[in-house]
Amino acid sequence: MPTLTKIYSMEEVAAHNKQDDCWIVIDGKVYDVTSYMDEHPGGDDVLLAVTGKDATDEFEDAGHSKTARELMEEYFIGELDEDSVQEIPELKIYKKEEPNDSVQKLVDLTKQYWVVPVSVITISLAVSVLFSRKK
Ligand code: HEM
Repeated sequence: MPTLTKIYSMEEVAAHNKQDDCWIVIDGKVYDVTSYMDEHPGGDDVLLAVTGKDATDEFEDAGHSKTARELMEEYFIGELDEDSVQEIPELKIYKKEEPNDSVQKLVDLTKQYWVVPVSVITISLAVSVLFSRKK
């Protein structure tokens, strides 16, 4: 006969965040560690600190032994409703709108070599003045 696993929302789990009533979530599974608080070799404060969120990373970072992982099963009470976990929206990187590349290059070149067009215009004006005087 299939066993019925209880599903809890993160909101429900988060409500158990006290010394005498503490639930934690590791790898999508919910554990009621209330009776383990005083015995936990890592201390009760670390367990309290991870209530209301997924503690998988913290649990793995502590490098728990095989024995610890087996012990966990004693405190398993159900699974987390993944849909209830509010994802932190990824930070959107707003890229500054770059103006059209070739237009920008032309503008840069003009700024850099402004002497060229100014000289061309001056010379053409001088030549046209000279020619008009000769006539
Ligand atoms: C049901 C959940 C948990 C169980 C059954 C458990 C069990 C244990 C056990 C048996 C140890 C001794 C070392 C070992 O055998 O690996 C330990 C150490 C430790 N645990 Fe946990 N743990 C649980 C959850 C957590 C969580 C969620 C955290 C972090 C937020 C944590 C942090 C630590 C730390 C930092 C140590 C190292 C203590 C030391 O050696 O100074 N544990 N845990």
